[in-house]
Amino acid sequence: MDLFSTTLDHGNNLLPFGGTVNYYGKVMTTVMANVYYDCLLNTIEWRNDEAIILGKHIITKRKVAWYGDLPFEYTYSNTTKYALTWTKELLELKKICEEQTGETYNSCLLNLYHNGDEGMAWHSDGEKDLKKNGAIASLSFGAERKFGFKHKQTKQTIYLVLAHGSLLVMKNETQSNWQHRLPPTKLIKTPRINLTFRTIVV
Ligand SMILES: O=C(O)CCC(=O)C(=O)O
Ligand SMILES: [Fe+2]
Repeated sequence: MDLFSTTLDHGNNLLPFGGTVNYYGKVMTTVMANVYYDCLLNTIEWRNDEAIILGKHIITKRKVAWYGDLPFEYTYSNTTKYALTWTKELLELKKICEEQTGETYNSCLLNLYHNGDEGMAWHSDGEKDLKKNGAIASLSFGAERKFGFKHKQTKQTIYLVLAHGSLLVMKNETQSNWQHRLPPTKLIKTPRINLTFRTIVV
């Protein structure tokens, strides 16, 4: 038996219970990942994210963008955005995610973290306009960063590193039972781009 085969098997669920998270590792060559990274950095309509948290208007350092099949309205943290129409490269990346995961997606939220000072705090992606228990496919480009899961009740945590050109999928009850985060780190000085392909219910 090959002792190493299971570690490369994306069929392996990283969560012990209460959801499914599969890490596929790199789903494209480094050369392809470099091309997409440069292209996304330069062609996406990056905007600083705004939110109203406890009545305070916050503008994040991290930049975001929102694309989809239709100008979907997407509301979170009390702000509403309308999805832009897909670029050629986003459609190519959506296709890669759909082929790898056997699911379909109709929208994509993009995040640009300029360096390790920027991250994302513990949260679940359980917004009401997202398909309940729908798969969320996450592609990462640029700096390799740690990504964590924390169970809402037991507080059990699981960390992994998301590689350049890699795919991670969260599905089933993951968003109901687990939170996830991208911790800030002093060690990273270069940008990371993350794309999460999702299904919005209209
Ligand atoms: O940057 C990441 O890897 C995850 C981003 C995320 O959790 C989100 O956009 O909801
Ligand atoms: Fe998230």
